[in-house]
Amino acid sequence: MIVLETKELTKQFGGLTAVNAVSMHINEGDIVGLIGPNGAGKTTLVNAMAGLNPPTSGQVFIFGENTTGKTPEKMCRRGLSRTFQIPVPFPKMTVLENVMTATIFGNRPGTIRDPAAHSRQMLEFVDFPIAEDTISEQLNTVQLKRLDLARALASGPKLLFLDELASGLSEGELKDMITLIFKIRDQGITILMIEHIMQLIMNLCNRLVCIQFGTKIAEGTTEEVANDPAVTKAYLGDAALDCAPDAQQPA
Ligand SMILES: Nc1ncnc2c1ncn2[C@@H]1O[C@H](COP(=O)(O)OP(=O)(O)OP(=O)(O)O)[C@@H](O)[C@H]1O
Repeated sequence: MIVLETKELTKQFGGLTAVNAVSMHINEGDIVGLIGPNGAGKTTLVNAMAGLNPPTSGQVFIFGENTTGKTPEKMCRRGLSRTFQIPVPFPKMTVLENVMTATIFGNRPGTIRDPAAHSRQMLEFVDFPIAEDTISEQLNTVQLKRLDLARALASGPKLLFLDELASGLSEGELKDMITLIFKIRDQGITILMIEHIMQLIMNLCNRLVCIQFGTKIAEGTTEEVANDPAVTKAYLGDAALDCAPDAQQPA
């Protein structure tokens, strides 16, 4: 089943076309990697899908429903949740209070009988490493990312967008993150992740979409996209293709 589909999605900022007619889809149970060089338009595309920044044209379908231009709150009620490249929790609230805010406002009224217990479960699920009464402005990058993930999970999403969740993590922390993302997928949550770290992409994703200058240049299995010459060229330029073993064979 297709859980998310975009049709010719375009986002312009004044004269700049940051996302240019991107059509793509995500199947239920997928972990899809959205890749591309810096400034390619990945975050803009995700924001347009998630309702944070409505698209200029094109359409978004989530679970078959046309959700184009709907607000993040409405998307959340339809089962879409996300993390941010730079997490911004309420700084003066504790860790638990931040997750409780997401629990209370991310679920239909009355569906969670004990928001504090539900929020604690989320923190436990993401292996939050320090005390729940820590004030959020005191958290380091790793802790902020885990808090953001707990908040995203608190609304019980079926589809989760992760924006560079692993940036700034050490080798050991990366391995833990891979385990955690698989654990989330195994809860029946489909995942779209913007990611630059190849170790994560190759280990986790079953499909990839690559964009460059706002345009989709490849979509397919991880192996297909990783071996696509257009993708190599997008990351490394023409020199990469000139250096490829095939390019050095005599004609
Ligand atoms: N609010 C905005 N107003 C104007 N231009 C924007 C805005 N947001 C993004 N852009 C521009 O759109 C283009 C795509 O940016 P975007 O952040 O989506 O790329 P990205 O692929 O996510 O980059 P990175 O991997 O570096 O995070 C860039 O040229 C960026 O400067």
